Amino acid sequence: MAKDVEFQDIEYTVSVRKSLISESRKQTILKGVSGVFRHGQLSAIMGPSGAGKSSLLNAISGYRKTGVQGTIHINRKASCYITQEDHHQPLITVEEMMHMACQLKIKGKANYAETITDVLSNLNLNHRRNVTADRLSGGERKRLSIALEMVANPSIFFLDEPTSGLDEVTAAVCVRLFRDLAKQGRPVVCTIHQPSASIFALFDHIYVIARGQCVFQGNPKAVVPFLSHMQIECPRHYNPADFIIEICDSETHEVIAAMSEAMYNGKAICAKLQLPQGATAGNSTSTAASRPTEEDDQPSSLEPVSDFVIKPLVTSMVLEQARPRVSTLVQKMKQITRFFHSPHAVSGFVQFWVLFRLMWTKIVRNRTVLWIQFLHHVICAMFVGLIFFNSANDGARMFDHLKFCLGICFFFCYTQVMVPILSYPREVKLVKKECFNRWYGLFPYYLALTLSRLPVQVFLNVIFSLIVYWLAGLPAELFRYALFTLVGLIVSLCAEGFGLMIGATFNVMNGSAIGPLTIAPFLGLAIYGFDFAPQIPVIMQWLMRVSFIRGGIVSVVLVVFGYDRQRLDCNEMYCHFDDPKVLLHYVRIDNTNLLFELSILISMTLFYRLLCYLSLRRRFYK
Ligand SMILES: Nc1ncnc2c1ncn2[C@@H]1O[C@H](COP(=O)(O)OP(=O)(O)OP(=O)(O)O)[C@@H](O)[C@H]1O
Repeated sequence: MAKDVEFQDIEYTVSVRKSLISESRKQTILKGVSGVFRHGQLSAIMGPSGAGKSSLLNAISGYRKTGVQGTIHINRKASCYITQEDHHQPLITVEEMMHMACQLKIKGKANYAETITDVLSNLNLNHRRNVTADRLSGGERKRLSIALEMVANPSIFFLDEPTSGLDEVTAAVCVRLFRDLAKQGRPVVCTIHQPSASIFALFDHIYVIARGQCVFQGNPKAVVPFLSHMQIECPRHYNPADFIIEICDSETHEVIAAMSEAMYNGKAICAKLQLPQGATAGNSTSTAASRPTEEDDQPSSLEPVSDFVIKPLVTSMVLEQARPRVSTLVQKMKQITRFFHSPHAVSGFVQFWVLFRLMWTKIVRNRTVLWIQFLHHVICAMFVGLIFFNSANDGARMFDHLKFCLGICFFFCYTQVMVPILSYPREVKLVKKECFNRWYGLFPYYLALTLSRLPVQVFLNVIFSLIVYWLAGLPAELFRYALFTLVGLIVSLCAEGFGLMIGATFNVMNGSAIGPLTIAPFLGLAIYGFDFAPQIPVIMQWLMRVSFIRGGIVSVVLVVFGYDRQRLDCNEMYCHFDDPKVLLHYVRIDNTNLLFELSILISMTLFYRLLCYLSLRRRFYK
């Protein structure tokens, strides 16, 4: 497998629409760019803002697949991608994170402690091993991102804007570290916006992109002569990196097109001229098909080279075109075997178990959130309980009984829907990165996520139901209390699934608007027609089924008034609803059975969770 990253004629197209009603149109972000990033070299993708740097990095690393066309040669299984923002597990120390990375990324038994110490020492993080990620500095966080990937010794590093937000000195330290990683024999490719002269000099290879086209590729020292060849003179003592970016940003479309044409849109490379013996120096372009000598192992300064040559790239892709094509049957077989071959180092069960323990540790350590949740449940339970204090046995207060059942379902619904909408989008970014870097599969992660939250949810439900049940004065029957708690739990899980689905699909801002907006019709359907149940049209009856809150309310009413509930007390002359069966008949749920209602609620819970899973899949693998 080739160690270099080679790409040819990459096009990246997105659909954009100006407004909700306007037709979408295609926008081409990358316009057929080609290039190569060699192993042993630190390469930078540079360009003005919006030029397409991140798009190119995402396309060649496979981080983005939809809309990308062209040929890419890369050993993706051994590559890793480090995102611009360093997303790390909260409340987990550096050492614990490293341990988790080892458990997930190293096949078979290994001495994790030795590996962790080795990697942390190399990255100068050993002294921070007992600190959580949120207490690390920007540079340390970046080094931790690298350390976590280093345990599996990846053969390619992709880094998106690794120096953004770092001061000059820290950025230089990081870039030197990337250079060391490259010198170990792998390609290290990063996007960088506008490096200082000293940082620019540390790169072995730069790839400049403007308006989706490659306008320069080669040794940083060849930038000034190349621009001069294009009749653009870089002022003396001016940082060539700044200069070429300014040119790309300000020049007309024709100049960019001319530069891109000179570079054959990335199919050529600017290299130091290897003069044949006796030949004279001077700027020249060559079409020789020999391997370019773009490498300059120690670029210590940015003194421009006096002679350079634009040479066509010789890549394995070009060479491969001469080879006989592999039969389509063989290619299909390869695709099928690839499908069944897991890209992960450990089994799905080990992934699940490691993730489950990690998530459980995070839940237990987050004491503040645990206390807030506990107090929230206790205070709300007291509140609801005191409003309906000792009223559960009063045969004259039929509407109060319905409001009690409604209130409980609304509590579970709002509590469980909003929390994931506000907290989950942050986690999605971290999980996307870890899934992409083959730490674990989406399914084990999702299973661990669902099960790890369950114990706390059950505990809080039991507490809430106990207080409410007791204060309202419902019959002291264990069976009824257990069913009451079970219904509450299922409504909670359904609401949480709904919240997770929104949290997995939208960012916090959109989610916090869409969440209440989508839950409102469910609330409307939940309270519709309790006072005129016999007149509800059939179509509305079907629509009401869609609302899980309605399902929850019906289930609670069945638990509270069904199951041979004794006649309620009547302190007035006549109580129409002192017989619970009359109430059940009045709201037309006397023919429904709890098992049926619960199975619909459970199906909805599974449905929302499936949608959440599919939404994550779409986001992670598109
Ligand atoms: N999914 C998308 N939908 C619409 N436009 C997009 C999409 N992805 C990228 N673009 C547009 O493509 C252009 C290039 O984006 P990209 O993020 O690659 O730029 P960049 O060079 O990395 O910029 P910066 O340095 O500011 O991060 C931008 O104008 C951006 O708005």
